[in-house]
Amino acid sequence: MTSTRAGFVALIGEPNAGKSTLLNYMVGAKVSIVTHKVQTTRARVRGVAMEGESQIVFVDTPGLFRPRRRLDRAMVAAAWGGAADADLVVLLIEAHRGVTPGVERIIEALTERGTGQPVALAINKIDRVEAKTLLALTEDMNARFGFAKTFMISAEKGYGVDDLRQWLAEEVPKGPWLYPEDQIADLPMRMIAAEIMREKLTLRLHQELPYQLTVETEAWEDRPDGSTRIDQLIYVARDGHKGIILGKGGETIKAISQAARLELEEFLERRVHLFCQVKVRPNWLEEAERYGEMGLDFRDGDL
Ligand SMILES: Nc1nc2c(ncn2[C@@H]2O[C@H](COP(=O)(O)OP(=O)(O)OP(=O)(O)O)[C@@H](O)[C@H]2O)c(=O)[nH]1
Repeated sequence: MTSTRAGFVALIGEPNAGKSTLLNYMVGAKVSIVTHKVQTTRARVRGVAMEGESQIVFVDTPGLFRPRRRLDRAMVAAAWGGAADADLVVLLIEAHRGVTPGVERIIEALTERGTGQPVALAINKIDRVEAKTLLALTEDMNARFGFAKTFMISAEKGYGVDDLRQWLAEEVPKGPWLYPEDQIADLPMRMIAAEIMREKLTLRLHQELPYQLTVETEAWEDRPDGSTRIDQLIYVARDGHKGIILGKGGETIKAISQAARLELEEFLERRVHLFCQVKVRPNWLEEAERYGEMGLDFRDGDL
């Protein structure tokens, strides 16, 4: 008999609703910049929170915006895919903005999907409105959709967030933890390291190029001498891109990885040995496999 619980929670909402802020508060570590590497087939893991015997795994829903390109379309589908595969869904809205057209669209989509997993409503930024506005909004939202529960929170100030986390902990299914405890600590670090490298590449290179690359942290080793060895892979679409990243005599990649290393050292407060390799994966943007690794379902791009 196990008393542990574990499950996936999809946090959905319009851009700027406060998803990252809420996540940071609940996970208790800065993981908002995490955008890479995938731990489930459909959605990327953004953070893992422990509450008592429950493990709450937050999956990414990369904003519900208007799809432009193929990758964007796949990302929107993944946002819903993440929600579809999750055990629980939390819809985050902004108290002072109320029921915006964007919120209406999300409610429509939730309604269209028919009966699914429980959806909780979290009204965020309550510090910005008066109580009576809040009550009216709660009533209005609950008349529009059958939310399992409504929370009034301030992700920034932490109001109500513990209640939400507690509820999630009680609602995720019974079962063994999805991540061993020692991996939970490592996971955000690997992702943050990849994100820092990606940021340095973006800063240094032509605008269009960073969009077509992905960074993965392959290995992480905390050494007995107090330093850390990090191995990363940078995947690009074309040979030409590899050349641009490497630069003349490898100068560009050297400068980029030095910038990434310095930031990592500051972040980790320890010496870092950073090794990165650039690999060409022709048409990785179109490759189902790589979409899979990013947590995106390639077929969704054709929608
Ligand atoms: N006043 C107030 N501001 C908040 C609260 N929670 C978040 N914010 C602010 O709202 C803004 C957006 O927050 P984010 O957490 O970045 O929002 P997000 O939903 O992750 O946004 P995207 O990444 O664009 O999807 C930030 O400036 C936060 O500081 C809150 O409870 N009260």
